[in-house]
Formats: sequence, C-alpha cells, structure tokens
Amino acid sequence: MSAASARSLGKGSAPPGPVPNGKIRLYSMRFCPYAQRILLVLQARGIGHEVININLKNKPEWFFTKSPLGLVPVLETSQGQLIYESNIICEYLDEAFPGKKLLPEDPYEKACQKMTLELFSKVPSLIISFVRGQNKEDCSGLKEELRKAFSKLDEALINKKTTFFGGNSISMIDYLIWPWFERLEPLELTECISHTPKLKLWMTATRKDPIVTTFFIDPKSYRSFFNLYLQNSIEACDYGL
Ligand SMILES: N[C@@H](CCC(=O)N[C@@H](CSCC(=O)c1ccc([N+](=O)[O-])cc1)C(=O)NCC(=O)O)C(=O)O
Repeated sequence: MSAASARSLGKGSAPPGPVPNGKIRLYSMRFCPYAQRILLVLQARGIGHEVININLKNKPEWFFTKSPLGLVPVLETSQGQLIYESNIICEYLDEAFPGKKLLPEDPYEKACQKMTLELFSKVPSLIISFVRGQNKEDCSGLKEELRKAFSKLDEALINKKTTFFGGNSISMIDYLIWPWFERLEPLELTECISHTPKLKLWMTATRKDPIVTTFFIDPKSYRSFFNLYLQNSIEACDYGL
C-alpha cells in the first residue's frame, strides 16, 4: 500500500508529480512520531496511499511548497490540497473516507478523546527536551514532569474502566499518543511509568494491536537514529536502509 521504508528525498531531488487519482500522499520521515500517527490511521482505515520520505537534515528545496514550516507530516490529495499538523490530518482522514470511523460519533465521547489528548499534550516536548539534554544535563525535572503527565493518563483510564482510552477497543486517541510510548524503552524512560499500572496495561494491549505492530521500530534502531539525528547527520533519516 505504501513505500514507508523508501530512502528519503533530499536537496537537489526532483519535485514529485501530482498525486494519482484515488490515492493520497504522505510526506513523512521514518522515525517521526507525528508521521507515525498518520501511518497508523491510514492503515487502520484501509486508505490507499503513497509515502514520500523527506530528509529533514537536508530538505529538498521544493518541500517548502508543500509544508510552510518545512515540517513532516504533510498530506497531499489528488486535487493538490495540502494538509499539515498531525492531529488535523488524522481527523481529516477519519472524516473524508467512508467506513468505520476511529473517532466516536457521539459528541461527548469525541470531547473525551480530545480532553485525553490535552492530558498528553506536554509529553512530546518533554521527550524531545530529554533527547536533546541526555548526557549533558540533569534530566530529573523532565522525568518528574513526564511522571505527572503519565499519572493523569493513568487516572483517566482508572475512571473510564476500559482497556483503551476510548473504550474496550482501540480508537483514534490510542493511535495519536502511542508513538511516544513506543520510544520510552529506547530512551530508557520506562521508569516514568513505573507508578502507573493501568497505563502499563494499556501499553501492553496497544503494542499487540496488529496495526501498531506493523509500524513498530525496535529500540536499537531508535537509539541509532537519535545519535545520528543529534549529530545533524544527513544519514539519520535513512538509518538502516
Ligand atoms: N505539530 C506538528 C509537529 C511536526 C514536527 O515537529 N515534525 C518534525 C519531525 S519530528 C522530529 C523528530 O525527528 C523527532 C524524533 C524523535 C522524537 N522523539 O523520540 O520524541 C521526537 C521528534 C519535523 O518535521 N522537523 C523538521 C525540522 O524541525 O526542521 C505536527 O503535529 O505535525
């Protein structure tokens, strides 16, 4: 369905042609947690797509015509429409394509998923600060902030009394937050979930989801990627290919 594992395009590459009819295109990067959200949703919804990986350390000149901030992920439709910001892309995909939705129809249940996303909202910046600060500074403050955010998510699961955040089957909110949980082990941050038993059970259940399994990357590859990324190596985005 896609070429999610293709080498990335960099400076000097030819701009890609229009998106074929009946397809949708994702501009991605293999180790990007935000882009992983989109891959999970595309796969879960069975949406035919293609993937173009972007070398974020050597961006093609044309990429800024697709993404005003030069960030992945970006979605492009066959009508040339461009959509960026991972939350917005996921909601668009869920609405634009027929079939069983990942977001609930019920307005209250939908609001609950958005509130859970708010509880999670500090986690990506805390984790990236930890990645950047590792080996250089005392990260105990960041870890404490992460533990607090994870406690809130644990409480949400306790109150809901379900395996997943939206009920007893996996749904949009689980896919939106999972990519950062996948990175806890390679970053040696699992101690930050030691006090959250329900969240740990959620992680185990989510890790077993066949779609999550399809896009799972092993801890060693993440570590190698992070090392190269922090050195600003132009090989980082293609690590392992
Ligand atoms: N709101 C946006 C954020 C998008 C974003 O920031 N994209 C990064 C790529 S992600 C940066 C990255 O590679 C990375 C790797 C690992 C981890 N982690 O383990 O937590 C976090 C981030 C980027 O393109 N960046 C390009 C650029 O900055 O020039 C959205 O929701 O779409």
